[in-house]
Amino acid sequence: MKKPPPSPRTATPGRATNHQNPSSKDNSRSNTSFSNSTNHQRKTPSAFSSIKAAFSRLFACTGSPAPDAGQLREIPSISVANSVGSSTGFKYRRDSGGSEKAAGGLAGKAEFSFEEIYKATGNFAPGNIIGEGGFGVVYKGKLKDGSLMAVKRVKKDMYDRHLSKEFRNEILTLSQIEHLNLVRFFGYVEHGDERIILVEYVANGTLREHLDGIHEKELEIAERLDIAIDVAHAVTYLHLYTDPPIIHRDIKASNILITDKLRAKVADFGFARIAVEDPEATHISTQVKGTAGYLDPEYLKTYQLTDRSDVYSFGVLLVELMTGRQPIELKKTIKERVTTQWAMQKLKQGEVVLAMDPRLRRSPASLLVVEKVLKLARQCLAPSRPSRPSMKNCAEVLWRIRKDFGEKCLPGDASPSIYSANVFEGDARKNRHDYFGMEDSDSYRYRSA
Ligand SMILES: Nc1ncnc2c1ncn2[C@@H]1O[C@H](COP(=O)(O)OP(=O)(O)OP(=O)(O)O)[C@@H](O)[C@H]1O
Repeated sequence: MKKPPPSPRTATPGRATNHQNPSSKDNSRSNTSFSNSTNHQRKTPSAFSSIKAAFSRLFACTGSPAPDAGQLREIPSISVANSVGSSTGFKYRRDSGGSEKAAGGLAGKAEFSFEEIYKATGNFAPGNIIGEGGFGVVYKGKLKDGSLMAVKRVKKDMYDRHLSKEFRNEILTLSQIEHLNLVRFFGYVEHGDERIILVEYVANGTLREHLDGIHEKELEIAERLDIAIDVAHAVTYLHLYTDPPIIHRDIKASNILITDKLRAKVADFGFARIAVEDPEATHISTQVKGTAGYLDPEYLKTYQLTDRSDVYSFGVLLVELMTGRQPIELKKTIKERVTTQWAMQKLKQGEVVLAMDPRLRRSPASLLVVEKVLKLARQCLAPSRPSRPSMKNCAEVLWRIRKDFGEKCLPGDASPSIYSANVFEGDARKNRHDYFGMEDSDSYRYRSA
């Protein structure tokens, strides 16, 4: 396995790098975690030792129960993002320039007390709950100046048992990164058995919800392409532009948050791990973690994690985006249960139209996009890692697909049309000609090579 190229820029631990890809415009169902062996083959990076030590001290502070709001001003806490000593009240770095209103107000640097976090969430009022994941409950928080943030309150019992490492992991990772397509880390607070992470609030739900049709508007093919590109940018950034590189480890549709402008931000770095920092190392061996249906089979076999494991998960995500299906569809027949296998079969048989999400408008141009994206997915899903493209290559291929689509798509592609009618699978091949009024041609190939 080829090791990732050296980072062209260095992120100082505790400070986020600011890299935006110039092409960025916006400026059943299994959910199983795996846990097997732990065998770190890499050295602890010296650059991280000080911040790690700070975290160790920080996490050593335990024991006292959660405070009353009135006592909170007295709580010593720490600014993770600034990585400086503790102070009274909660201090965190707030970054400027968010395209979303939610983040827009968080400019400069400010100090907040724990009490303010309580206030921001209405004392963790159930009405402010926006979700729940493996780590705990997520609240929407509104600061006095109207800025919004997502407040992740880590489950106490989970923390007490074995998640402290995971939790530290998430914080370490989040504190280093800054990219338009990655959910921003605003800060962290801990006291007694409370562990809270503050991140950018992303207003429009998860990609999975959008693909499930929970939101008002269906995602069109162009929007899905943009989302795929945003994710590719975010993960390219993690692989190439953070130092040391970061492997996300849990790329999946429910970890992709969608903005009001229907652009994507990759979230949930709880499983992320600082990747290869030893120039001689080509992978790290670690606990097998992630979500069923997205896991690189080689990672499952060997416990060896590389950036190409993310590429595999990204391949699954591309299939999800094009088909609308979950990676594992327990209610489907055996043949269709594993969506990637089913979709790749359709691609091979030249029946891409059958794999295309029935919610998508059918047009020659949109069908061609589905075919090209599935072909890219096929490369990402290659069993052998060296055969998989890098995430940067994926982004480049997707740019070309988007460009071609922009040139080929007709006005009808962007407006309601008869093509929006659902295709019943059994009739799809026949209907294809009714929809397009033509046979397969060189310009619009339905059969894969
Ligand atoms: N930054 C955020 N902005 C808005 N909503 C969020 C944010 N982070 C999380 N959520 C909401 O909270 C839910 C739970 O998120 P969380 O990251 O804790 O877990 P998850 O990713 O869904 O599950 P898992 O723990 O298995 O990865 C998400 O599905 C989403 O609806």
